[in-house]
Amino acid sequence: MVVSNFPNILMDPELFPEPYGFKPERFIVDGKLSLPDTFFPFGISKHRCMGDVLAKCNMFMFITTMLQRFTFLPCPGEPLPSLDHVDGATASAAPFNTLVISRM
Ligand code: HEM
Repeated sequence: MVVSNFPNILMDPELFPEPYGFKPERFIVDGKLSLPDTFFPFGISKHRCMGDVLAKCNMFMFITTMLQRFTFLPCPGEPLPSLDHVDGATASAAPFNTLVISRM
């Protein structure tokens, strides 16, 4: 079985300068969304993800709901979460603590 190394491609600083920076403007050209050919988090070609639309809808609903209802802050006295990831079938964030405050 061949498994592509998506995290290394998508975090390649030659393709995406400052890959760990939150820079939505990297995907905006002349005020419009513009995704380069090297951006393919859902794969390419025959085996491209079948669940991309469902995944994006779920992530939008989950993240917006969480941000509407809670404020997320660093834990006092603790360093910011590491940018390391845990390898797996899909990469995930390394475990970290956060202070969650209800906004309701
Ligand atoms: C953020 C969430 C997701 C990401 C980042 C993701 C990413 C990917 C990637 C990169 C591939 C291609 C793997 C390859 O090249 O061999 C893939 C394939 C696939 N994904 Fe997803 N996926 C996500 C969510 C989902 C969901 C929610 C479903 C189904 C409900 C799904 C179903 C599939 C299937 C069936 C394939 C295999 C397609 C094939 O081999 O023909 N994925 N996904």
